[in-house]
Amino acid sequence: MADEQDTDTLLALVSSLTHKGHSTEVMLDALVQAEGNPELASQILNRGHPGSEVAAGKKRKRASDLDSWLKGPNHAKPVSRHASPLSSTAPSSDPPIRKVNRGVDLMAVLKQPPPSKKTTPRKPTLILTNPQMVAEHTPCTMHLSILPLQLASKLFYSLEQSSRDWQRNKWWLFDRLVESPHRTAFFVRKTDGVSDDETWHESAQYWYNGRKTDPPDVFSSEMEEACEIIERLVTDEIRRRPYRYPLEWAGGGVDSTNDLIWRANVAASNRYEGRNESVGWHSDHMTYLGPHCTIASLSLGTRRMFSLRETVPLHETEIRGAQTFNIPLPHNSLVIMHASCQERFKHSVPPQSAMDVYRPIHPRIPGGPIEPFNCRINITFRFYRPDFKPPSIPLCKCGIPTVLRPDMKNQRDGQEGKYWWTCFAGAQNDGKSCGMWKVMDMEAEGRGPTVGSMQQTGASSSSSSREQLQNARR
Ligand SMILES: O=C(O)CCC(=O)C(=O)O
Ligand SMILES: [Fe+2]
Repeated sequence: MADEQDTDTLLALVSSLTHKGHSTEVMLDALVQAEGNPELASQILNRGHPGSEVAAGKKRKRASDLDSWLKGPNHAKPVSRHASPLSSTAPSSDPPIRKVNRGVDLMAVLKQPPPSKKTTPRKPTLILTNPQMVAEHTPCTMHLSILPLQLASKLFYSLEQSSRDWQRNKWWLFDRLVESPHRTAFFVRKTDGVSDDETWHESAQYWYNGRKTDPPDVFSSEMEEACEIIERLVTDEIRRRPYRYPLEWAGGGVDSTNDLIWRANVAASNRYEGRNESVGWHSDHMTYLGPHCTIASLSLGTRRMFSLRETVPLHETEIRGAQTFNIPLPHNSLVIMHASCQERFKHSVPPQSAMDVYRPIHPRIPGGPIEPFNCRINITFRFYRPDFKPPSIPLCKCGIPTVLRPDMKNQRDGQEGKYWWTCFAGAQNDGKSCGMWKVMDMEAEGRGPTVGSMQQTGASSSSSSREQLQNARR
């Protein structure tokens, strides 16, 4: 399920570390400067607190600093090395405070040496308006008008009705209980049609912040119908991909009668009301999905922007910067987040300044009026892997199942990256966590079969090579 904590967690962290309330925009700016480090961001903001010189979220007045410099030592004030808290230069962990006195060469002061850390210029956000652009720039594919129109309308109407009661996800952030800015629900499929192993029913009970819930609702008949269409489309797309990752699931379903290589057995759904409801930057937890999962997200209702941003690995940050891609998703469109998307990119549905009203082409009741809607409902169809079923998930010292996260900053072509089992208690346990952190070891933990293990045993005809992967990477 979604790791909704990333942006929201960072914001809440910054907020709890700063002396006074700052607007989200100001905190986000500080986080961008601090390259996502909440401690640094709070230092930047706290320097604007009484007793310091840099106004939080405001440009420092250069004139008064020069004035104090000209007035000499008695009037000198500590001046940050960084021109402004809004500058694109990331501060070091403890930004040096320097005093500038009369007698110092003015030019020497103004011509500060460039910061030692090279920063790559930020690339402008790109709007990907068609499937070709999405495939070219991201590890996703976009598919328009994918369900028969009548089915898309029926599914929208039934979910629009039931989602009015969906809950907002709640989790603990230190001493605060925070709530998702959208409503959410989880569904489980009655049977995958391939085997009678329904272990994902148990996994599905842990969808809510790793806490055991009552069994979730099962797919409605419309969801089932949509899911079957989506499975075939995803399977075709996976077949067309130039590369499959070694840790991808290669078990049940491969040789099934329909020759499906991708199946869904659960679905997470969100309702975004109006233009302000959103989901922050995150990559989806892999606890039950495993590494290199494929997730198919169906959009219904109003068109909203889906944003993707790559987490540039540390070894590449000096040569290239991250870029944000915005994909407008209309009613009845599907985005497939292919293998490696969760490892390399974060995604979000940001608040918007404007939004189109959605008018279905079919009335809710035959012959009735067509009402306008301002909500978007998305369904992410997912496959909970049998080799990641609940008894196999390590428990942390708090005694609850850990969460599997990719080491996004150290990915190497999506092959050599590590995955960590981390304590998730903080989200549900009054914000207290044991801080457990353990590297996942597929072999030692007895997981698989994977695409890689099948290739090793010659069970799969597809070949792999680093070269092939590098050509395939987008
Ligand atoms: O609404 C969307 O398109 C994205 C939802 C999402 O990221 C999630 O459920 O994990
Ligand atoms: Fe997500």
